[in-house]
Amino acid sequence: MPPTPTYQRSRELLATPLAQIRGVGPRLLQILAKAGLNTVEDALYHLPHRYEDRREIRRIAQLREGRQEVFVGEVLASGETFTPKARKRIYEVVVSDGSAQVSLKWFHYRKDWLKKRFCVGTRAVFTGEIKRFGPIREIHHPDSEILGDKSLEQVMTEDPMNFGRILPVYPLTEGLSQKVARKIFKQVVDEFAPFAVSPIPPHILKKQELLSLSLALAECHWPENPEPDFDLETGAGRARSALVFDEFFFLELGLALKRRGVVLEPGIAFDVTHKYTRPLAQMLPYRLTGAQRHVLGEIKQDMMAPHPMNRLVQGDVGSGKTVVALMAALIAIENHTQVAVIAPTEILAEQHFLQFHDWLEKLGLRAILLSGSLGPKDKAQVQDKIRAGEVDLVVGTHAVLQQGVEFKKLGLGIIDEQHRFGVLQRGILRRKGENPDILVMTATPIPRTLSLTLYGDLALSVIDELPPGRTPIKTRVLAESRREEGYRLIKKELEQGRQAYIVYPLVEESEKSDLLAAAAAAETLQSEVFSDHKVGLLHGRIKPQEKESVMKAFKNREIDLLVATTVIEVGIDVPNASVMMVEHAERFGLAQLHQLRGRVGRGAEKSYCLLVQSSRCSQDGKRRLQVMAETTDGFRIAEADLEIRGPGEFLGTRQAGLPDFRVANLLRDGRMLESARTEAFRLAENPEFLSAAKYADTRLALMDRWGSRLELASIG
Ligand SMILES: Nc1ncnc2c1ncn2[C@@H]1O[C@H](COP(=O)(O)OP(=O)(O)OP(=O)(O)O)[C@@H](O)[C@H]1O
Repeated sequence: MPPTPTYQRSRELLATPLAQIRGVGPRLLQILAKAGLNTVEDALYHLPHRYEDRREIRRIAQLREGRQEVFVGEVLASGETFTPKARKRIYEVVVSDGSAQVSLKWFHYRKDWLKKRFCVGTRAVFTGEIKRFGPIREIHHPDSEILGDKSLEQVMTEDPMNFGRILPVYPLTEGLSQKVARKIFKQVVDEFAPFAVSPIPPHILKKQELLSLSLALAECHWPENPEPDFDLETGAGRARSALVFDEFFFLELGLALKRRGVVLEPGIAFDVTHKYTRPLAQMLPYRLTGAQRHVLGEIKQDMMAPHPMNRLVQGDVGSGKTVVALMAALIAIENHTQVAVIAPTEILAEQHFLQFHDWLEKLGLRAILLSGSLGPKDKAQVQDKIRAGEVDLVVGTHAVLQQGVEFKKLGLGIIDEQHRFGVLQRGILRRKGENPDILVMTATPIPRTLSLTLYGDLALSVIDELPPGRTPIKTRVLAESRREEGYRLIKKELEQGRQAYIVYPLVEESEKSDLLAAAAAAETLQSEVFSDHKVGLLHGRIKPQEKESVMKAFKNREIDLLVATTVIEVGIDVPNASVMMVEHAERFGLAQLHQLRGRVGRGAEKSYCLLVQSSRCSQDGKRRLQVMAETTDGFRIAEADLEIRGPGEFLGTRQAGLPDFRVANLLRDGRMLESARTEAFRLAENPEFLSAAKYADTRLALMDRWGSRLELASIG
């Protein structure tokens, strides 16, 4: 065993180019580079995506259905066949070992390659999941290794690396067989894994009972001592846990320092004078819920502190976030500072503006909308007013973040997030003032694992209670053929003086035809189905002024049925609306459907959500709609969404600033994330951490992983 190197030395060694590895020639190098593997470290972290258990080789007669099994057999027949039923060509190879036969099938294949590989009489080791169709057992797309003339015993003694053990299966890149991949990675692991040093402080490694990094890497590639419950599909076990912890720990440590960095900077210590908040509370037609008061209390604490607030408020649809944001805004205004409210879409900005403007006007205060569609002259005028401090509150989209928008004194930035901004935008907003307070609001519940990674640098408040008197929304999935039933329900509601929405999907690629579909539908609905009622149309391409007047008309009940594309997804608040019908519901994500559904059920009346499922709906789509019918709990829906679609799709990955993980999986490793976070935050709070020599390696590793994104100058 070589002596353990320092972290510094370990970094240098792991940066060794793969070109320097014995046996890696130019062709192989090219294949590896194509898969993003250039250094030893890249290879060490290129982990198997599953494993094959070759400790036991079974007779074909004993193969168990539904299991991944390994067996040896000889090819009896090999050729292409045609299945008239599926109207597809398949390649079939029949294999026997004397005890029984099994049929191997390929549905996508290169015929020449298979034909050459599996001639009659060829002997090979096969692996795959055993399926049974009546009396016939078969395997689809099995893995295989040709034995040649040798007996199995011979091969096993000659090639102990590939038999009698659990073998890694690597995510393959074209041109690289498993056998070669195993050889290369084994070589890299044998040579370099012993030099991998974890920069996590030893007391944490010990407390968490983690394997050393070098052992963890070696075990992940070549499980020598797998636990009895070692998972062949995921590799979950102690070795993988150590790597996951490592990855989460440095992510959370960065977030902890970011949070601390912001928190330690001087900010504005606001006074809560009640000058405007008290009159507002008296004017409100309701009392704040316990949850609203609690969250407002947390916000006040932050605002009064002499450091900037950096807080995320999460609240399910309709939980009453707006009034909480309004109260926070009033505190900032009471202290003679300005407030910026940033919304993800124009229509939502307009909606927020109307709400804020109404209340502010009653209090003698001034709100302004910085719309993206203003002409240059009007825009300049609005900007002048903001600069001169003639307005107290500015609402807009990311236009507010652009150059040229300068505040006289920005005290509070409120970001209505909807996952569409990111860490970067928070930074820009912060620089529009001298460390103003930042309040991020999000309606779509985010599973905890995601909020800990995406918003890990923010303090979290949750409005976990709906205003009283709401009746749960009744949700039904309707087949296209039963749309008429939906219309009947809508009619019934309209006749009772309620209002309704019918929403059409809008997909960027087919935006034009989608818009046409919505517009045409509005016309037909007006003339043929709802001729006794007033139908309105709203979509993103309508001019802002017209949009505003349609929205106003709907609010004032001059429009009964609003046909819309997803522009109404967020934030629209018309409590009298009691039915939401969603066409092609399967084309929406779950979070989006939840938002849409949240547009009804905002008053005390019973509300309905009708999800029209088209006949071509996929299984996944059906599952999603079922979840919607089963629950109205935003957090459960978010978890299900994350499970069905995975984190990338859930948030639109990069745009959301979600970190790329090499090993960790947010769905499976939630518990590990919690413990890594606890340890990381504890370390970040330790005053010694930023200076003591004993943490130098940990600091260096942190800089390696985060680079400039950490925006902390004082680390070294
Ligand atoms: N404490 C309360 N009691 C009764 N009604 C309330 C209370 N707080 C807010 N409301 C009302 O509930 C409705 C929803 O509030 P708001 O628009 O703030 O929700 P939200 O959390 O922003 O939801 P969304 O994210 O869906 O827009 C509004 O009509 C608002 O007037």
